[in-house]
Amino acid sequence: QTGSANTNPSDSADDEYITSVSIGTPAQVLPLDFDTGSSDLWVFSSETPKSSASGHTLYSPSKSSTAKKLSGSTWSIEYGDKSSSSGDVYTDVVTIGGFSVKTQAVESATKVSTQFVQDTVISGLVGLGFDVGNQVSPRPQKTWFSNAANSLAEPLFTADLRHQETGSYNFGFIDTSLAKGTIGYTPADGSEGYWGFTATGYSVGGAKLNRNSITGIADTGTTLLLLPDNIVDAYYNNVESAQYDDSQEGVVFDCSEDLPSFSFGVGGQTITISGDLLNLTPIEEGSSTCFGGLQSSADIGINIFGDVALKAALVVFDLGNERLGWAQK
Ligand SMILES: CC[C@H](C)[C@H](NC(=O)C[C@H](O)[C@H](CC1CCCCC1)NC(=O)CCNC(=O)[C@H](Cc1ccccc1)NC(=O)N1CCC(N)CC1)C(=O)NCc1cnc(C)nc1N
Repeated sequence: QTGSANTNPSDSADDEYITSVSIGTPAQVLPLDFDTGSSDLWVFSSETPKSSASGHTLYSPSKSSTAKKLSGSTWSIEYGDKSSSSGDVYTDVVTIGGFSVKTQAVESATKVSTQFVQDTVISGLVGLGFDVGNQVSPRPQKTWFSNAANSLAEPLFTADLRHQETGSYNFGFIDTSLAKGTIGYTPADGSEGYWGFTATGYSVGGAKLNRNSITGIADTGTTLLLLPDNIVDAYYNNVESAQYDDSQEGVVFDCSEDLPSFSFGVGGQTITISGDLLNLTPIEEGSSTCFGGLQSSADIGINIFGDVALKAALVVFDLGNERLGWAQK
């Protein structure tokens, strides 16, 4: 058995990617953000305060004949960008890309932070990280993918995120036609809940890869490519108008500049992110100053290969073999 779901950028900056998910009987369809950087499936619901819920699609467990309260269970989560949410837990059938998990923990939000209230394009997250990262207590719950893995043809899923076009999350199979290059595999470290891995080196503008390794996470829930200052500086030294903008909290440059590409080595392959993908968006509508897709990870404490990097590749999240595969697109 397999599953295949389309995913779409939420806005012109590819800030996040939206995938439709069916929950309950009859199906209630919600737009959710698939996040390999966390491990909770949570949704806006009939239990979310009305003032916070307006503009969002809601899950109503009372309208689902297959919903069951997981009594005594609660959840609370804080994300790297300081957003947060919390609530109680139901189990219900959750179908993604045609594949159904009958008894999936669906975490219902009774509280959401301002960022989620304002981000009306999504009604929650599907965590695709390792189960150890799940925040339900007293008994942590499994992710949708973890519940599905044993019934899928292969215990893996792929992410094919695209710039301003429809991409896909495929479960249980690898569609190699989505990639140009060979898939290079490298061990994945799931001990923190993330999909951790080590890139073997990097280069700017098509130069030969150096051998400075970079340890980080493959995170579909993070917009940017977040790397150490020395790498960020080496990149932007090639961008004449680049400067740090305090209000934007990042490096900006003239939108008219041709940006160099950025490459990293992984699993014996080289993944090259084109200059175009590294120009995220004008800092404001119509501005000629643009915000960089590569920014510093210095104040986070972890390097994050977010959507800017993932867009350049077909990425295989292989739970069965505890490895990550990367192929140039
Ligand atoms: C098992 C992991 C755990 C659940 C949790 N995981 C994460 O935080 C990583 C995860 O991938 C989360 C998933 C996000 C959460 C917000 C909603 C969208 C998904 N990623 C992040 O927090 C990375 C930083 N955030 C982002 O990358 C958000 C994502 C977003 C996009 C559009 C609209 C709203 C949000 N976007 C931006 O920051 N930008 C987009 C806009 C651009 N102009 C600036 C950059 C964690 O590490 N928590 C511990 C933790 C707690 N507190 C802090 C401060 N840091 C922490 N790491």
